[in-house]
Amino acid sequence: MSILDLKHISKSHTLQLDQSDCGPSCLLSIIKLYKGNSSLEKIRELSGTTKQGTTMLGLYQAANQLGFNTDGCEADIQSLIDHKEPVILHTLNENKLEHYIVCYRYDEKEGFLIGDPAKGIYSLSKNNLEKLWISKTCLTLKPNENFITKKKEQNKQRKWFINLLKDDYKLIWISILLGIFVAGLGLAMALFSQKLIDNILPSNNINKLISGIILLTILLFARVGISVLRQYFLLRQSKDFNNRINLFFFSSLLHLPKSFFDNRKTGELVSRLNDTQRIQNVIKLLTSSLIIDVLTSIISTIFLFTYSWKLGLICLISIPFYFFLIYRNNKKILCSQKEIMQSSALNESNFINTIQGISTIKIDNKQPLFSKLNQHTFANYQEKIFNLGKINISLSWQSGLANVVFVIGILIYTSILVFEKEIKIGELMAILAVVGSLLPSIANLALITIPINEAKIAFNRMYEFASIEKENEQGVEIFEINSISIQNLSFRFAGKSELFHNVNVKIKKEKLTAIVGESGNGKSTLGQILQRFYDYENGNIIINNQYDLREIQLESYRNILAVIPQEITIFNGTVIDNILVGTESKPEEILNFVREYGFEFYFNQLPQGLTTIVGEEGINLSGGQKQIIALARALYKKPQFLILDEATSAMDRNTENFTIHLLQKVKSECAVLFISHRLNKLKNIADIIYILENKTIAKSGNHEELMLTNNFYSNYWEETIRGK
Ligand SMILES: Nc1ncnc2c1ncn2[C@@H]1O[C@H](COP(=O)(O)OP(=O)(O)OP(=O)(O)O)[C@@H](O)[C@H]1O
Repeated sequence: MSILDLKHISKSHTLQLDQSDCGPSCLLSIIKLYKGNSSLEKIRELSGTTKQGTTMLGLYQAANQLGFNTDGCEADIQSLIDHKEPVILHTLNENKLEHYIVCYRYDEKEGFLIGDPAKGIYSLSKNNLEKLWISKTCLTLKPNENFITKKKEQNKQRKWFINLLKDDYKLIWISILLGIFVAGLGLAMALFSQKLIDNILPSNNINKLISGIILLTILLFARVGISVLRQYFLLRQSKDFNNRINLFFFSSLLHLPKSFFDNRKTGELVSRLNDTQRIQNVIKLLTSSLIIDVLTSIISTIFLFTYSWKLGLICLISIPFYFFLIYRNNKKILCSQKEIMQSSALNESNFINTIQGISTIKIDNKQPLFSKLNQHTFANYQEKIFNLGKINISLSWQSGLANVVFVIGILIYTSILVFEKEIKIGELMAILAVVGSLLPSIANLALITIPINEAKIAFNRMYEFASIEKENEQGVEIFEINSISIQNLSFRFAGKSELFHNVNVKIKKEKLTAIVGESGNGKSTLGQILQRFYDYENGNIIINNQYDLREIQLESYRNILAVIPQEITIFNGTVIDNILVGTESKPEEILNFVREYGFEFYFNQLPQGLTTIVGEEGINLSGGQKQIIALARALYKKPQFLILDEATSAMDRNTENFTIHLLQKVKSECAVLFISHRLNKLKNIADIIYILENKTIAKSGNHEELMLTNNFYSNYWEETIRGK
């Protein structure tokens, strides 16, 4: 079947969930058309989609990252006809709003076959398309060797999962083996009751009765023992698996690039921790009750066949019926489970957001608004649970009804067989006992798709983590930094316009380099690029006149880099814990450091000095105190390169002077990059000041040099002096 077949196009076409989603939906439709796999969420992230929508550039970047050779161009109707592959068109809809659509193909009779994410598939004549496609801009896409098809991805997923389970194989096999015994022994009672009624009781043989009861007791005890042993093995497997998957999840998470965290809600990340539990629950279910249910169904059906082939046949016929019942609802269940997970993440995220913003909420008296918001998101979450519950209830009454009909049918049929003396009463009892255990087993087997689906969603969400490219950690080891030369650097966030271009900055050891400029013009981002949080588009960052920053081994680079960011994180623990952050150190070493660098004065003001518990579980610190701890943390590393991003913004004058003094002292051992608004302090400490203005470095020089011309820095001084 050609990929441009109408049936395939209709199947792969994706409708938008939100007005802003039209661009990502078009791209997703084309990915599916080429038998690939992605999600709106991922495309939104890669394309930098916001509530305002997606830029053509954003779509272009996302398509490139998803394995397409992409070209953004202007075209006309004729070239669209000549281009034989699907294209994304930038149009204006009937409300004159910007909108993306897919143009799949052209045919003389039908016109253009259009995939509209807001409406679906339809045809448009040349004239009508001309009216919509005013900008004449479009995006051509052709999958390249990096394009991953759904099949390839599923293979990778399978391998990943098998790898995760590898260590559990032994325990799982033992549990299955024990399960076979448990299922087999389950029939012992039915068989014994038949023998009891048909043979032992009529024969009045007391010895037979006693030995039968003893044998049954042994079998039942053995069953209990084996069940317990099995439960223990499964429990152990569950503990090991949970530990392993949690470790995997956490270590994967910590190695993901910073941009991954920029676009995700904390609640969503927290809810992913529960995914490990969901997967584990299903593994437990599969290796415990599923295997018993399968075996019970097989053994019971064989058992029934041995009594009467008609009975066996009735059972065999009933099995597909149960499965059909569940299969019919499968899609609904899957959607419902997905919705529950999404609204649970939203709910958690809303809760965390509210707690974090409690001061603002209180000061603006916004409690009613946030209560309402919480009520709304929680009610939405409960509604989704309710919806799944309704599907489950509907399934359970349907299967319950089928059970009753089935049991009554078997009862009538076996009673007739007894009347006709084809089977004995004991056999009837045994058949009813076996059917009694067979039906719940079949129902369980059919219902197993529900938790399996749930685990499948959880598994896909977890695999998303595993498949995201980690930070590139390989490269040349580095132990010293003498110079950093930023050359013609250009950068943009995904789908956004350029934040800066052609930036040139030289940072040297023993020098303090300052970067100043208006708020929001990218100073912190430049600092973060130097921390290797973001990759850059064009230009180079050359370390020690030798290596590009991207060629350097990440761990060795970050070992010699220290940063005091704008937002300081204080971990739960003592002040010492917060300075060391896990670095092994002797108490006298840290005491000497504190004394030598003059931090003693500040830490002695805390109730228990260096051993004061801080962070969420300890005392509240002022902004200035946090900055002092962050400064101590950074300097204790004895860095080769120190970045300070508004690191003194919350400090009082004396503390700021102390910090400036310290910086003058430490700069003899490292290169310092100082990003600040506090221009007055730079006069005495900055060796060179760069002014970031209009997306590039507008001017640079020391205080005296900058004061000679009219610029952002000299204007500040003019105003201050005039203000005095
Ligand atoms: N992860 C991100 N994704 C998209 N845009 C971002 C991201 N981080 C920052 N920005 C945007 O980049 C621009 C520059 O931000 P940045 O924090 O670098 O400015 P700044 O010059 O340091 O500002 P300030 O002086 O106020 O700290 C801002 O418009 C900001 O909204």
